[in-house]
Amino acid sequence: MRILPSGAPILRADEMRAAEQRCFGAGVSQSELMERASLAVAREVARLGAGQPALVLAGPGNNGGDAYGVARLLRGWGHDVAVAAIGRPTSGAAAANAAAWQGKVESLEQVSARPVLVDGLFGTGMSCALDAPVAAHLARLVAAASVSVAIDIPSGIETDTGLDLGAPDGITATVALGALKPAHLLGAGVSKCGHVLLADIGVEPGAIWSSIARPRLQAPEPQAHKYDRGLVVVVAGSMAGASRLAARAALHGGAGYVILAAPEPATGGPDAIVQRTIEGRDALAELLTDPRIGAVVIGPGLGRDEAAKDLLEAAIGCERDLVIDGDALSLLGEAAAERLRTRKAATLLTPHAGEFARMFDAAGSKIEATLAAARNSGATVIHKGADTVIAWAGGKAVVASAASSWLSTAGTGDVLAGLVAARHAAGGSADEAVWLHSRAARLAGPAFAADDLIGRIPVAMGECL
Ligand SMILES: NC(=O)C1=CN([C@@H]2O[C@H](COP(=O)(O)OP(=O)(O)OC[C@H]3O[C@@H](n4cnc5c(N)ncnc54)[C@H](O)[C@@H]3O)[C@@H](O)[C@H]2O)[C@H](O)CC1
Ligand SMILES: [K+]
Repeated sequence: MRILPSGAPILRADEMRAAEQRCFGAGVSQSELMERASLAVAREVARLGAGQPALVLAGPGNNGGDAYGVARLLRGWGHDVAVAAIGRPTSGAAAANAAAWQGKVESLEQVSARPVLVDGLFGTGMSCALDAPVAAHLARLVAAASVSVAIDIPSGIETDTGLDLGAPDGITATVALGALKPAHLLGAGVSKCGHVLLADIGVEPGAIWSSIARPRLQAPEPQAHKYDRGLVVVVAGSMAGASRLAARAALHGGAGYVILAAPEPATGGPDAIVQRTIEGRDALAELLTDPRIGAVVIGPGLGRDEAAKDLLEAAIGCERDLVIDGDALSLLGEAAAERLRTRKAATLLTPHAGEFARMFDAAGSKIEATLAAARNSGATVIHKGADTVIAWAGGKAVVASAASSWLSTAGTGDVLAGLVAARHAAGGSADEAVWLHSRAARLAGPAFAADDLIGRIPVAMGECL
């Protein structure tokens, strides 16, 4: 499991540069800022490299400037350090750091591999794919190292999107400078950054995007009753199993009362789930007039036939907070934003990538596309995947990207939908549910079934009290 700072600020490249400018404006010199960055990285390299011979790769810009600083510090601490470079910084603190390096500088082609590799070729200035020879030499040198550390971002990952522009596999750890970037959490960054460590270099990020954090939950008040804790209605369709998973997840996710509204009573499952026989649009619309309902879930096992469409109409038309998942998202399709933005109550969507692409424009990074979807639909959007982005219409975004890959099994989405409804009905936020779902998966270990996940939710909640 990779280490990733939780609750940490995320900045795009331009936002990071603006934050650095604010720092300069406050009187911090560029060489001071670069020295803080170099010191943070050198300390991690000394720790992780345990004194083995190191090879520092230095690029033509400020990422390279950091690299020359790292090389100088390591050598000053007695480490055996070699430097290889692409180009040479020509201005500012980076040029000064390059000039202060007393040792020789080799080319990527001629330099021999060493046990410790520091990647200071490119950082937030990556603007296009790495030249193939550069990518090949970088991959060779990373593969030959027993420990490899990337400065700020592994070279070859696009800062704002996580797009792979030729980055090597196998980086041990990335030292993010000042703030996380989307590259540490999205796309190729999920697998290519290795462990991500965040170095504070005294820059005030001022970010409204952050990495997911463990939620703080409260036990129910002594005088609480089931409605206080949240009444969740799960609308069942043709595949009862999926809606039962969602209902059980809602129950174990803290809801005080769960109703499973289905055309015919489902057999099995906890008796604590209240079965209501509901057939057709009007009957469901009637049930959903109950003001005590904290959240309605529709989608798991709904199916996509006419009956399903009728139930979805009733759910969208009701004045209750609504979680829309799975088949219901597919039925909405590209009409989603228009259909949902007029709803008076809260709406939460839980699309995977395919469902998202059928509903919204996927342009830009996954964070920006999800934020645009939230703004256009007025809904909170949980855009699932190895990197899950939770975005609110007001512009806030939370990214979770250390989830267990064992979640790729049938029914885990149904569990998440029920959990989102339970946390919402209890007054919690969508990212709470995502954190609990991911933690429950970790606790369930390898090769779990979605049913096993449900039993771990209370354990995950126990870690948040
Ligand atoms: N701003 C500061 O004072 C500090 C910045 N920090 C570090 O600086 C980098 C960002 O540096 P920048 O000079 O903007 O860009 P890079 O060093 O990442 O790239 C250098 C340069 O390379 C060219 N380039 C881009 N892509 C390619 C490519 N595929 N092939 C060849 N050349 C390419 C382009 O011209 C770039 O300008 C940041 O990550 C931090 O590491 C310090 O940490 C703090 C002070
Ligand atoms: K780098």
